[in-house]
This record gives sequence, structure tokens and C-alpha cells, in this order.
Amino acid sequence: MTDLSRDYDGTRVVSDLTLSLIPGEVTCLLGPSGCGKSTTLRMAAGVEGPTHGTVHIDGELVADASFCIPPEKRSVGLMFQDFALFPHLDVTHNVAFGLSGSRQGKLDRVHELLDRVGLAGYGDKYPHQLSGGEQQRVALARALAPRPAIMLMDEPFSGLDNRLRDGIRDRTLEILREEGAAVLLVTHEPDEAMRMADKIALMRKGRIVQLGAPYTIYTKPVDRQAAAFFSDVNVVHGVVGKGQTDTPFGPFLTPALVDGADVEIVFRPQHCRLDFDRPNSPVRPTVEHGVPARGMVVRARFMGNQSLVELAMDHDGSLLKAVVPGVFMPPVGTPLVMSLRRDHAHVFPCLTQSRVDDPWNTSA
Ligand SMILES: Nc1ncnc2c1ncn2[C@@H]1O[C@H](COP(=O)(O)OP(=O)(O)OP(=O)(O)O)[C@@H](O)[C@H]1O
Repeated sequence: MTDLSRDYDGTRVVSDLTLSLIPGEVTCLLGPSGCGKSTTLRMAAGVEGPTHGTVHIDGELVADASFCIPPEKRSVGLMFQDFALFPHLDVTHNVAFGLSGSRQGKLDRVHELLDRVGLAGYGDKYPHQLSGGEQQRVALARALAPRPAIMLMDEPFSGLDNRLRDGIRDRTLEILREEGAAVLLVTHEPDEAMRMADKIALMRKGRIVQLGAPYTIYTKPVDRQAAAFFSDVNVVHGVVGKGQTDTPFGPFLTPALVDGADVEIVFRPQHCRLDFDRPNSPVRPTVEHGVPARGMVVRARFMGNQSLVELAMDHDGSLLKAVVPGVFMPPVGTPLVMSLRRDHAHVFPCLTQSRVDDPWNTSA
């Protein structure tokens, strides 16, 4: 997909989107509701055409602003949230639906796939006789049966019971890899994308804002919103002066930003450390954790194998969160010092409220 855009009633919902899928790889389109994920997938499928841009499959142009080859004439497998099985056809005929060739050839492929999805012997059942998880597996077998070059999946696990979901996701992933198709999977769940994807395309307002491996997207977010899509984040504000930004957690080097630019230091609660405030033996600054800042506990919650502690910070009264392993439930009002893993802190220019027009120091 190259420079793909789509307008509805004069409103652009997908803008200049470029994305390549690779055989054997799962690419997840991840983003909040309404950001244009399904529209992008529908354009890849040929359910609708682009307002601008092109779609190629195996080097062949299949859509641009003036023409659009329909899904059944592209080598794509489609799988949607509601599975959309044909209620009047049994499992064998559902899976065989898109197949051509001899009757025996079709039956062999159906049996092979039912076996792979763990439904051998289910061929003569009808969709209403199957559980949600079984229907999902039939839908997967049906989409894969014609050996599509590309599998397009729109929230294919969201209708499933939570307890089933993890196992079905893992098995689906194995089967997709065995088949070697290029997969585009739409989800709004960061956990699902992290679990399934080789590559995540993080979308916002119709655009891809970041594209990369899950680890990179999580550890090197492009901005505060990208970081916050995957977990709670803490934000500390500062102002650049002489190439650095001073904060209660110590200075951060910001040579790429001009003096006077507003800066956000963003870090995840998992990357904070808490210590008791002992005035007689204060926690010393370290290279790894920087300077500790003091606050008072306003809330502490136990969350299974970890605890979430919220502090009102002495320096500005802001609330910052720390996640610590095990049980740690200090009473409200307890003074604690918080420090953060500096290598996991991200420094971003604050574009919305900056007092300078262009925060980037292009001469640096
Ligand atoms: N057929 C349509 N006609 C008009 N507007 C549409 C149509 N389809 C989608 N939209 C609008 O385009 C925007 C993007 O929708 P899309 O379904 O692609 O988002 P999404 O990221 O997949 O959201 P969700 O996760 O909620 O499904 C939304 O504002 C939606 O209301």
C-alpha cells in the first residue's frame, strides 16, 4: 500500500498511508477506535477503493483512485470479528467455499485444514452446533483454504471468551506461520498486538505514527501518546536551558531542543523505584536511577503479583505512579522517595503548550 488515503463525505479518515506486508510475517494495525484501521484493511481487501494512492499484491496493481479489483479476484483471505460463516452450510462446505479444482482435491484440503485447526471429525456439523472458539477455527480454515498470499484479519479474537482467547491466538499464529501468508491484523488491544505481531503499525487519526517491532515500539515510543497507548505513564514537565532540562529527578540532556522549549519527561510506573524517606540516611543519586524525589502516598493497591502506589510529589503536587513487585501497601501519608530508571525515561518536546514556535535546535 502506497500513499493510501480514503475520504468519506469529504472527511479524510486514512491519510498517506504506506505499508508493506512480508510473507510469513504478522503486521498489526494498532490504534484507538476510529483511527482508520478497518478502513485500511478494507482497502487492502478490495472491499473499498482508495480515494488516493495504490495497492499492489505481488507486484501487481490491484487498486488506485480509478479502479479496484474486488476481494474474490485478489489472493486475499478475510477473517472478521463475527466469523461470518454460512449458516446453511456444514463445516466441510464452509471451508471448501472458496476452493476450486477436483472434488477430491477440495476434500483433501478441507480435511488437512480441519485437522490443523483441531476440528477433524467436525465436517458435517453446522455453525449453530459449534462454540465461538470452534466457529473461529472454521473461519480460519475457510480463509486459509485457497492458500491466499495475504490474510486480512479484523479483530478476529474479540468475540471470544477471555479464557479461550490466549490459547486460540497462539494456535492461530502457529497455523498462519505454517501457511506462510503475509498477515495484516487489526486490533485496538496493545496486548494482542504485542503477543501476535512481528511488526506493529501504530495508527492515530488516519496515519501511521510509528512502525516497528513490538519491542522497539514499546521501548522507543515516538511521543507521549505512543508511550501511553501501552501502559500508564508518568509525565514530568521541564524547560530546556543550555542544552539540558532540570527536573526534580535530576537533569536530562536535551541538546536537540532550543532554550525555552517545554519538555515532557515520560516514564512508565514499572520503571520507578520507591524507598522510604530516611532523612538520616538519604537515598543517594546514582547514574542508573538519577536523583530521588520525595512525595506522600495517596493510594496503594495490590494487583496480584505487584502493587501500584500513587504519590503526591512534594515539588509540584502532581500525582506519579510506581508499580513495584510483590506486596507493598504503605499507609496513606507515608513519605517515600521515588527514583526512575533513566535509561527507560523518554524526553519529548511538548508541542501543544510550548512557548517557542519551533522547539528543535537545528543548529545542534
Ligand atoms: N462507510 C463509512 N461511511 C462514513 N464514515 C465511515 C465509514 N466507515 C468508516 N467511517 C469513519 O471513518 C473513521 C475510521 O473508521 P474505521 O472503522 O476505519 O476505524 P477503526 O480504527 O477501525 O475503528 P474501530 O476500532 O472502532 O473499528 C471513523 O470516524 C468512522 O466513523
